Amino acid sequence: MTIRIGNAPCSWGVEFANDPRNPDWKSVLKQCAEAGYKGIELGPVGFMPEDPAILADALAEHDLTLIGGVVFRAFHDPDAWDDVKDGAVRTCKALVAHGAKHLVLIDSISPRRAPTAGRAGESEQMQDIEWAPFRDRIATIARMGAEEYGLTVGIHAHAAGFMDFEPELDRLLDEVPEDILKICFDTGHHSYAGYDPVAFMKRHMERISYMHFKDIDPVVKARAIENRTGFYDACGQGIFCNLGQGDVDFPAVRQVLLDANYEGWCTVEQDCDPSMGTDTLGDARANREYLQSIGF
Ligand SMILES: O=C1C[C@@H](O)[C@H](O)[C@@H](O)C1=O
Repeated sequence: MTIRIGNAPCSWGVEFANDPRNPDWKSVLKQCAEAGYKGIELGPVGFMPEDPAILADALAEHDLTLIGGVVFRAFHDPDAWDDVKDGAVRTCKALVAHGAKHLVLIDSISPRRAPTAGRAGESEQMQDIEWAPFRDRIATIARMGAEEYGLTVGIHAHAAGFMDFEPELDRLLDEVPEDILKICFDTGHHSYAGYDPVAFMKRHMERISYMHFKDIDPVVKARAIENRTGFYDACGQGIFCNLGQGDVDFPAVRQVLLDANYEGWCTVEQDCDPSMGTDTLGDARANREYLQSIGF
């Protein structure tokens, strides 16, 4: 079985393409390779050059494969549809240009859901009249990615968006065909939401096409949920700790992957605040070493 380990620009604090606090894209590729990774995600489209020739040269220079990319936009907001489509089309084009396989769809943070991140029982639920077009927007982009661009598309739950807790994830998976929508499973967001990542993986392994490896510090998580801390503030407080130091059971995650003969990329993500002087190279190295130490 071949499992390959990559990393993503959010481990260098890159959440939005135009954030002036972002590190230089070339330094992200350089550090990613220096830390021992062979693959990297695109990050928010526009962070890395959209001219394929420029990015191809830089990926080759660092012996990195482009794994995939995320569309982290407001699927929940009908008024943001043009922005969602723009992000999705540009991401698809960038992925195809570099032979990347995975398109990851994430509903971005909504002020309606941010205060109840980690509080499934209290969170506002969409009524059917809002849910149906929300689901259809996700399905439309999934169909485009799968059928027009030949990508493997995965839904990714994310704290503080409208696709976060198990019941809404299960509902979406029931209502959108599997041939266009699979799962990009993020261990850290699943724990943040209050569920057991390993149990979910065991139930859904046949639909999981791609993995994000994120760990979460249970003490910081409990405080963030208690205080209703915003997602980016929680990142600044270190909610996403080095792999192996949080509450995700990575040896068990590995065993589920092995049992399912999972093949392909698992991407490390340790979201951080780009202005806090985090030792991103050190963290990336430590995460790679930890994964190696448990057999990855
Ligand atoms: O996949 C992801 C993309 C990031 O930009 C996002 O905020 C992060 O938490 C994540 O899981």
